[in-house]
Amino acid sequence: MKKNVLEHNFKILNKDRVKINGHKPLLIWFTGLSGSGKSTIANLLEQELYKKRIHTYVLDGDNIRKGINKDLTFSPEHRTENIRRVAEVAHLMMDAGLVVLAAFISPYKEDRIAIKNIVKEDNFVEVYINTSLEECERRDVKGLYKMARKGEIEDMTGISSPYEAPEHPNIEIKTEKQTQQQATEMILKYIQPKLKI
Ligand SMILES: Nc1ncnc2c1ncn2[C@@H]1O[C@H](COP(=O)(O)OS(=O)(=O)O)[C@@H](OP(=O)(O)O)[C@H]1O
Ligand SMILES: Nc1ncnc2c1ncn2[C@@H]1O[C@H](COP(=O)(O)OP(=O)(O)O)[C@@H](O)[C@H]1O
Repeated sequence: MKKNVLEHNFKILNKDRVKINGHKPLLIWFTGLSGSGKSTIANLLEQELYKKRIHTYVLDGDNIRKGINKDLTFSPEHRTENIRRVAEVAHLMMDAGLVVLAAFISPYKEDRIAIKNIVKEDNFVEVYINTSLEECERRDVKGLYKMARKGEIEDMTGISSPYEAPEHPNIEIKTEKQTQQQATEMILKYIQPKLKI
């Protein structure tokens, strides 16, 4: 705690919010290359959780890099800061009782370990969306790989910036072998016991 910053003793605690929500909070963290399928699977999973009346929120590039993190680039230092801030935001949302789905390339192992330290390992599920660079480049959802190959954008993950694959993710999805629906089912099965009060 910073000097002279004192915590107020609020009466409503996380356990009280958990009671009215009817489920525990959780952070489901999707990591993988651009175009691997993070947003697609997070979107499907959120719809399934919604049907089960689970309180969710998705954090991804759109609501983070256009807002709170619009000052950040794709340099290694800024990616680290991006992930740190997202982890802190997710932590607050979890304190509010939500199941947070975070979809970020998050290419550095150390940064992903730091997330675990912020939110506590028990509340953290790392989902590695393992799609080969060749396949991501073939999909090229946003045309970024083409631009990177032409040298029009720098620090492109997989081309001119590294991606450190997780060695022991909680869940690994291989989108070249599994459908989006199979991936969603697999994650649901894994997280359901963790949501029980
Ligand atoms: N240079 C470069 N490298 C990688 N990605 C780039 C780059 N420039 C723009 N984009 C777009 O930004 C999205 C990735 O942002 P993230 O916040 O997830 O990146 S990171 O976790 O900080 O590495 C990523 O979104 P996704 O495709 O959904 O992963 C891209 O659309
Ligand atoms: N099994 C699969 N799982 C997820 N996405 C898939 C799969 N097969 C094909 N795709 C396609 O790959 C693309 C992934 O894009 P997106 O979800 O935006 O990736 P990311 O968020 O990782 O950048 C989408 O066009 C999606 O339809």
